[in-house]
Amino acid sequence: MNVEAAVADIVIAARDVTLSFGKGETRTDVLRGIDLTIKRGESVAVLGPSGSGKSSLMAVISGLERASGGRVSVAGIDLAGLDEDALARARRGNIGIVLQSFHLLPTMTALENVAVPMELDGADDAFERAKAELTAVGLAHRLDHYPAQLSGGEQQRVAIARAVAARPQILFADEPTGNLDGETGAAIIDLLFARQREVGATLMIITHDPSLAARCGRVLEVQDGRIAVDRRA
Ligand SMILES: Nc1ncnc2c1ncn2[C@@H]1O[C@H](COP(=O)(O)OP(=O)(O)OP(=O)(O)O)[C@@H](O)[C@H]1O
Repeated sequence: MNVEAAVADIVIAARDVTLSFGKGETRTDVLRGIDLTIKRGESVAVLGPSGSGKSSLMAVISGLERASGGRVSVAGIDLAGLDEDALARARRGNIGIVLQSFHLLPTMTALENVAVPMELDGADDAFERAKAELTAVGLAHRLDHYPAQLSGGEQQRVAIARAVAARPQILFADEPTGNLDGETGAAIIDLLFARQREVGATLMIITHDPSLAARCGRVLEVQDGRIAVDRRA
């Protein structure tokens, strides 16, 4: 493979990334020098103790949070050079994110929560696709419910449907099965991997579940703001 092709294959590159909150005595160093390269199509599990920095790492490399130091580039774009609008544009359509708090819009139904972002992106068939995706996560009977009328696990599935509906090239999921029973969780994970394969997307999943980590091609272990283990299956 030539050098240009090898570089084009890298979707996420982090170099000496740090993240700190507060100043002086109250300063907390959450990420303490992250070096990470992730290639197109990789599936990466992120493990580590509570509070070790997993969600923060995902926030920084998905552009939700700005790094305090170091460099992050996604799909060849240096995130430090983008203002908030440009960051949001870069994320839309290219990156799907499922967070622990699902960030559904309370005034929109399940169907609208999934369809409207695609419609804003110019998709003509946004509502059909949203309906199909909600059906795939087992929510065909909840299309017109508002988030407050849905259980935690149902809200989680709406968030997953929203993240995958546009077939993004990069999918981030923070404990995507945290609120789901074993059987539903397994079905949702199957769906995430299926969507990943369809477009050859890159998948990064934060999990405490060893069996889910075992399905990923690569496992990172975060400890105290650093990547302590980086192993491929
Ligand atoms: N805005 C903030 N201000 C101060 N400290 C923060 C802030 N956000 C996160 N932290 C701290 O950063 C540390 C890492 O948090 P993070 O959510 O990344 O951990 P995690 O590994 O994802 O944990 P969990 O498995 O419990 O979700 C925690 O100690 C947390 O208190």
